[in-house]
Amino acid sequence: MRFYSTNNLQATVTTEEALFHSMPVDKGLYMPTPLPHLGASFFERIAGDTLADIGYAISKELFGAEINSGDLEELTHKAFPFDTPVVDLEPGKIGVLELFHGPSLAFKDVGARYMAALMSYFSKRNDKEVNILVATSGDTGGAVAMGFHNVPGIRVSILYPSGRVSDLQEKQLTTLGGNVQAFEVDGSFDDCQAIVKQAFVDAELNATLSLSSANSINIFRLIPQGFYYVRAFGQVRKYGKPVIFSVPSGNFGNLSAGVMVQQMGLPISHFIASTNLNHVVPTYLESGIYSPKASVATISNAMDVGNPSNFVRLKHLYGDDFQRTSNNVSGFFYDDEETRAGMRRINELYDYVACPHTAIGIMGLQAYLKASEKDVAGISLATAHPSKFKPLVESVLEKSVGVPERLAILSQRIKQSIQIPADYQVFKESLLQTVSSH
Ligand SMILES: N[C@@H](CCOP(=O)(O)O)C(=O)O
Repeated sequence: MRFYSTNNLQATVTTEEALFHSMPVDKGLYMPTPLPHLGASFFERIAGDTLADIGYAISKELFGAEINSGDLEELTHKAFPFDTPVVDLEPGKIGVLELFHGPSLAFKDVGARYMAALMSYFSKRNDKEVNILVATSGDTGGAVAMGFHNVPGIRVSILYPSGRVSDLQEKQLTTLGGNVQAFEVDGSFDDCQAIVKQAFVDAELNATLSLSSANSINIFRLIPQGFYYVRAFGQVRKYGKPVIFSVPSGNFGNLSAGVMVQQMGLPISHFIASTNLNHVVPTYLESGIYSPKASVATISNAMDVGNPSNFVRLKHLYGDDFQRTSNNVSGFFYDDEETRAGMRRINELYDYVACPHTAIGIMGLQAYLKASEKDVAGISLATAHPSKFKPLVESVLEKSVGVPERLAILSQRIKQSIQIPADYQVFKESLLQTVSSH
């Protein structure tokens, strides 16, 4: 398999180059070419398997020519020792795909752990330290920190917007130490992402450090995210209805992953992009006009993205055809008051505790089902465990939320971060200093 840049379809690179260089110097994003069409029967055959086996079967089709199958089997099983179950809220109509059973209690574990396993595999051949840069609005940072913690030959630098992630999310980013360093940026997630993207095209910095991304900038974060759509399909096909997914969306990597696996042949009949007041994509789906904006802070902070990185990938997947895009994806968005009300309603109706992002996904699905009157099996992606937003969820639902042990122990730990303004030069100097002091 090879990868082209969304800014230059002709110049393709290998799997290893796309994995480690993450972002082409022409500032595009990598896309697989050709995206293999494996067909519905392939997915029907594997959909009943475990997440790890599904990951292995798809990986073999994609990378079997470059990585031998024994190694691929080992790395997919190492990446996915957990499941992604569908919990029925209304059987055959509304299910919740719980993606938070991994180490950091967020869906990002799937992509981060697969990438970490793939990088470890390839870096056995290299002796240069890889510096991973990550921008986070809440969940990616924690998953990457845990996925790469103490992985030999890798250093991780996480940039996050000061005061705009939950307390427990911040602890996940700032307390591991070792090869993980947090940079607390006085700005928004979009500022953090812009700094990271500038670093990837800074020739001087790239001559000194071997930089890589673990954001959805890196196509290898998205490819494994397709695996859980297959796992979910396998759990609801018994209803014999068309399957649709509602995807809580910030940077639109999760939705792009779903569309990729749909185009590979997984029978998904529709997507719903559900988000908060940062609604540039739902607005595009209504109007055909894409107009990125400065992000606004909301209670569903992981979706506070004003210029979603993966919009360009969606355009490529749909051949830049607005009609085709809007036929396949519907958009819904909610403000904080509506989100709080939705969290309460979901709890009353289904006795289910949803984090604000997950609630927005379910609300988008409910709204679509009502408007379209379609008889489909709807699955909404649950992106994070509600305890990551404990104070908020408890105050909205007026009930206590249990915190899994692996998260609870973090609250005792001391935060360590380097505070910087939203300024690329300051970050660059600070990064170089940090790396040279190790
Ligand atoms: N919502 C994300 C923002 C970064 O998105 P990514 O998919 O590009 O890593 C977060 O929680 O950090």
